[in-house]
Amino acid sequence: MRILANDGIDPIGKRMLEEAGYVVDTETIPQEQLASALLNYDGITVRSATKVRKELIDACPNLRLIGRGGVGMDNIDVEYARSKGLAVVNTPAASSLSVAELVFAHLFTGIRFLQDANRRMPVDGSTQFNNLKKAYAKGTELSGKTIGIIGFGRIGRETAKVALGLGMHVLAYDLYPYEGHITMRFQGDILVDIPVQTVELERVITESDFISLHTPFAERPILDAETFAKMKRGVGVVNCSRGGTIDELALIAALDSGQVSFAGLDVFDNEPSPRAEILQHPKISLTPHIGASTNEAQERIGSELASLIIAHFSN
Ligand SMILES: O=C(O)[C@H](O)COP(=O)(O)O
Repeated sequence: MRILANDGIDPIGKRMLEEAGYVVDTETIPQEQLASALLNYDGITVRSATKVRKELIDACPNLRLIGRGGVGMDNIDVEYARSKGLAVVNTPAASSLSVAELVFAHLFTGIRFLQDANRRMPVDGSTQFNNLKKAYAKGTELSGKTIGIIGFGRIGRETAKVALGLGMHVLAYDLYPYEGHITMRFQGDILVDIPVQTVELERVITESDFISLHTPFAERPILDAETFAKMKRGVGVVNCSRGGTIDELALIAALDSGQVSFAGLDVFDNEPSPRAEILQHPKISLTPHIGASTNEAQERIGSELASLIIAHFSN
């Protein structure tokens, strides 16, 4: 049994597969050469870089499984693959905490202007130091503020936990309303249930001091000029979900007018080549789609993916 891990797989997952008798290749084959290369494989695993579209599936009749090491499957024609008898598996829970923590990396960056300070701190002790000190004099705290979470699935809930731990108020929205609790863990083994319930999207948009997106890829933006106009003036916006969920041009206009005070973006319209106005904007904190890129998340993803593959082929 041969598996091509085209976007890599954590060594733990690779070892699990090899111990179960699989041959695992981790060399990245360019997209345009995949159709011929995959003739020699029973399965392929990908992250978000490799696309597994209908044409590729049609060109690879030997392929029996597509594994997504991660959550979003917008780079895979899932329904088509399944209609052709392929198994398609992913690891929807393994990276939630890492993504949630990245949201707060962006939030802490935005409220204290770190994205701009990191670009502009002088190397020569010039007056620029004091000028920047003045420019960044109006930082804010997260504690006591309201975070709006749009999309209250696994990652949204993990984000809520971090927010609650920081003393924030949480307003959450999901297409599927939720009323229940989330369990917070303190000091290793102290568990506390916090009641939560989702509210109308309008409330999240209009009452939040910070808004974080946690939805799958959407054909149309969720945050656009109209929604930015309804937000509290000076709101901070973070997107660690998918490019396309924010209208980037409307975001730039809202940043320039002061309606949005800062944005933290891990995902972009045109990955891997985001537009220059986004990359150069002084009010945007940037990361290159690394929400799941922690050692811990990748270990969990790798081992879960290996287990799913082994379970599938042993049935
Ligand atoms: O959907 C996901 O799991 C995240 O966007 C991570 O994508 P990546 O595996 O390409 O880092």
